[in-house]
Amino acid sequence: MGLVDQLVNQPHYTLVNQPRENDILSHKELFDSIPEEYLSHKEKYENAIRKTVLYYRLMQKYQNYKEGSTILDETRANYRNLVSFAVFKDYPPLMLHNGMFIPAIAGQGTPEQQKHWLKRAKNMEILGTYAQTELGHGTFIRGLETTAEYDPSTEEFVLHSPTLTSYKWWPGGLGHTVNYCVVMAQLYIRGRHHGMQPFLVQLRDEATHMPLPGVKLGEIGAKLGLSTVNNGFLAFEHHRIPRDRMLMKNAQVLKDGTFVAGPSSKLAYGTMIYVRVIIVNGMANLMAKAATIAVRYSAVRRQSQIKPSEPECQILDYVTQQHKLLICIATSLAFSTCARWLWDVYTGVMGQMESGNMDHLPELHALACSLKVVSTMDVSGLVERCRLACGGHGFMHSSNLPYTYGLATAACTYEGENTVLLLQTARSLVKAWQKGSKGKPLSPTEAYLMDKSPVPKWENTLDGIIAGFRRVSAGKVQDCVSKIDKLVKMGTSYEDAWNQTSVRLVAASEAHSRAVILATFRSEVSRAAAALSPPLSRVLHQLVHLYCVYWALERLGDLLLYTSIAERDVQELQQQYEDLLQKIRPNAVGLVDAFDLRDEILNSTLGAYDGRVYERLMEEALKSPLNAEPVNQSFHQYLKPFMHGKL
Ligand SMILES: CCCCCCCCC/C=C/C(=O)SCCNC(=O)CCNC(=O)[C@H](O)C(C)(C)COP(=O)(O)OP(=O)(O)OC[C@H]1O[C@@H](n2cnc3c(N)ncnc32)[C@H](O)[C@@H]1OP(=O)(O)O
Ligand SMILES: Cc1cc2nc3c(=O)[nH]c(=O)nc-3n(C[C@H](O)[C@H](O)[C@H](O)COP(=O)(O)OP(=O)(O)OC[C@H]3O[C@@H](n4cnc5c(N)ncnc54)[C@H](O)[C@@H]3O)c2cc1C
Repeated sequence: MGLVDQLVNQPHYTLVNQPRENDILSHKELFDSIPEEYLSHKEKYENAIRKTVLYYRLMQKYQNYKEGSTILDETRANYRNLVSFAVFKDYPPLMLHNGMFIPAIAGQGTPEQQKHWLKRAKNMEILGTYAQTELGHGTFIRGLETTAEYDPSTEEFVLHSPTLTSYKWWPGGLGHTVNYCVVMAQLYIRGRHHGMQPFLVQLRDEATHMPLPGVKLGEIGAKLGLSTVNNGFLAFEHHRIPRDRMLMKNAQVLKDGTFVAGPSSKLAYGTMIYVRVIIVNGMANLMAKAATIAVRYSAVRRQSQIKPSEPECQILDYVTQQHKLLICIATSLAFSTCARWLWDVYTGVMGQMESGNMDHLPELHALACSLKVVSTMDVSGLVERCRLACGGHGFMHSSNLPYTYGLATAACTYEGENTVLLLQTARSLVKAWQKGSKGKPLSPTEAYLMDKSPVPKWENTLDGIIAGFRRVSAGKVQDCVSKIDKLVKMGTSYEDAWNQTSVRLVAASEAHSRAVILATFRSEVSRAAAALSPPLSRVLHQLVHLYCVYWALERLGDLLLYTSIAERDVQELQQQYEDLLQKIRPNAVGLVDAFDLRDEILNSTLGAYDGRVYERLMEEALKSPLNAEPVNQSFHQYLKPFMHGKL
């Protein structure tokens, strides 16, 4: 069990008989004879489907969930299942089936609807996705155009895409893979609008897989990454579905067309919260993968000399390389720790909501937004840093760093574009500030905003740094509130004042997120480390220390503005940081080995456990179809006539 799991694994998340990696990875037919980079767009998809079917059969065979685990535990576990990285460098075409289709039914369906549809979905009798985004709208959900008009005379909904911009656009698996879908559409009854509601819609005939009448489907084309996810488009032409296909856990439509509103219109957005929570853990996995590849390669690669009299050194001995990479190890640990903490918050709030208590939903939404943003932003930046730290070989697909970057950077956009989500958290912070200023109690993660004590003397300790980030966040929020108030007093509308302050609001939101992450990482490691051996506990505390000092140095401007940190403190922090690099360097390879990622999962010429980098690079190069013959036909067809002036 890897370091991450040792540190923060909680029994009720552990899968009984977690898919035994050896069993699954022993099925060699799961793996590509030639690298998929050399397949066509269409072949890549077809190959991904071939592997998907094999992979899911094996998962069903070996995966046996612990009694009492919920469907959300199970789908989340699927995302923790790293074995899929061995089979798919990009995510599989059924990523959305587990990632959103099943969770949407679980979160939005009535018990009867869950009973019927979850069984079929879990058994892969039907395959689905989640279609919300349209060609014309992704962020502004209330602006989505797909309509669902209720017809009480037939007790049906009529789904329609009135414009080109209303075409559903992006959903994974939608192009050619799934035959069902949860569609988010604007509900109308007798001309009256009742907001966005989820509808479970059959798209293709279950026997022939042909699109049903009134359903137009296709694939949206080549992308930066996720080339086998089969993102597609969908349009309805007055397509009728039975009334019981609206997922009615929250809001209902009765036979006669009476609309029964749910406790909150925002509950229809619930699937997005779930996925944002999942993404944090997914980012930790991607960071562990990239860090393992880059650190191991940096231990194998020798280049130049530190002293002329000595042989070429491991590039990991360059302090600049340690600066680039050791934070990556700490970051993976920070986000896997925070992901499990956030999952506990999520399941707690879901439990309260089952009994009608919605009080903590806004805080959960704000936390899910901020951790989704910071984990995707940091990890996509650091995966790219890992690639750059490996020189030219990092640029090879066979290193698996470019693919890993594609997976990480996509998450900065999907499930809520990062700026938009930071503004959502900012909305919660400003409301908390206004609430706290009236003496009302704040949620646990926002309570520090009301700390009105004088700014203390700066301390170069973990407590001092975490307190400093809280001061920065509170100071930024206060500045935003003051600017907005000032603009409104000058006659600006609140909305315009908000927009004019939005750059600062995004910064305040990020500062809050970092304060939450530092504090959570530190407290969770302290809690878990008590049960670990002293040497391991020491190394983990060094990683927490490195992470906190790194971010203090990265955000010095803010600390200088809002805390009493002085020049001498900064010099000392920089020295602390460099000392920590030196302390952690001897354990760097051991730490990434402790992520426990097998070679098949790393899928990388640079990161393999045996360190045979050059042999693997050559083996992969020889798989290029171009190397099948010494002279390519284009020489005779084009080059030769050209060079002889005949073309
Ligand atoms: C690696 C592993 C791979 C895991 C697998 C991952 C696969 C992922 C594939 C990708 C799938 C997708 O992208 S699916 C599509 C994802 N799309 C999005 O995320 C769209 C992002 N946009 C939005 O969420 C919305 O438009 C948002 C920005 C919040 C604005 O919505 P509205 O205009 O309706 O709301 P506003 O007018 O701003 O008012 C906001 C109020 O609503 C509340 N609110 C807003 N969203 C809420 C929510 N989800 N739950 C609760 N409450 C919410 C706020 O707290 C505010 O409350 P008050 O302050 O009290 O009023
Ligand atoms: C790989 C991938 C997979 C996806 N899978 C799915 C899926 O399975 N199902 C699904 O429904 N969707 C999916 N999406 C769509 C995704 O949810 C949207 O791309 C995302 O919500 C952003 O919406 P948009 O692309 O329309 O950008 P827009 O909303 O048009 O935003 C464009 C830019 O405008 C700015 N902006 C927009 N609104 C604001 C604002 N309020 N304040 C400040 N700036 C703003 C931001 O800079 C933003 O980047 C996927 C997207 C990707 C990239």
